[in-house]
Amino acid sequence: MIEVNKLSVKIQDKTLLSGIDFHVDDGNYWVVVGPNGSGKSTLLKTLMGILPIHSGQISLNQRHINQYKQRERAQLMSYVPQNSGRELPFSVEEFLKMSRYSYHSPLSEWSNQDQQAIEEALTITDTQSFRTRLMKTLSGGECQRVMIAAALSQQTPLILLDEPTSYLDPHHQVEIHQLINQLNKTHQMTVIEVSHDINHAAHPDKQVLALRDGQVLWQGNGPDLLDKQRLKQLYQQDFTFVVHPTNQRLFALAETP
Ligand SMILES: Nc1ncnc2c1ncn2[C@@H]1O[C@H](COP(=O)(O)OP(=O)(O)OP(=O)(O)O)[C@@H](O)[C@H]1O
Repeated sequence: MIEVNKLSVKIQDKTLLSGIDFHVDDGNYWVVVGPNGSGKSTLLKTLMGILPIHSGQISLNQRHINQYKQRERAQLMSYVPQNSGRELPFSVEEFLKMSRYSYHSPLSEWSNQDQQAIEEALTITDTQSFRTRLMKTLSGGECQRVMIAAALSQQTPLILLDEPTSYLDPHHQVEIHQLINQLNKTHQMTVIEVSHDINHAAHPDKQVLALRDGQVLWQGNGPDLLDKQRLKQLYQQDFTFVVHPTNQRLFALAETP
């Protein structure tokens, strides 16, 4: 579905990404990990066409990403950016309606299918009760769920999420991860998620792209991330490993001095 070859991204002579190679197959769930400032958000923004490619190439369904019109791209990829939404001068429902723009021409009318798409998105993110609220009045976690609802309203086969659970309480973190898993497993939605949660990334159903200093340090199957040397190299931090008492999976705990 996505093929990234020798990608490099520069802003004002500063290299943010270089030599990035990876490919995402239909139905994959990739988690992008790495220390602060390693280029994770830059990678998502470049995949979305928000930041320009300096060299190398990104193909989506075997077609260069720059050959897609904005509207075509919005029917294929949705994006949940980090920490955003509360600056928008709209109600939740107005915002969700806007996320359907790629299915409309200037003269087309709001359809039952459009309404159904936003109702489903409101239901599965448990945000129905916010529909008339202004975005700027939502809490951080409420806003994050609405941003996910907006992405789901787009009904795309691929979703990119930048730390989608960073503002959520433990209950909503679990719910949102269950939701993303379900979209991936049941609806075969392809997922690329940026996360700082290495135990989440290390799940057997996930693949991991580990970035450091704008380069790929390692990529592979989720569970293989939990390697002492690898994590030390990635985060300059020592970890201890424990076996989870109920599911027997390995978990990493950051060591404290
Ligand atoms: N528009 C910009 N101009 C200059 N530098 C930028 C710009 N955007 C990002 N950077 C820099 O590029 C590097 C990578 O940023 P990016 O946001 O991709 O990191 P990240 O891995 O997502 O970090 P975090 O985990 O802190 O969210 C950082 O050093 C950042 O300061």
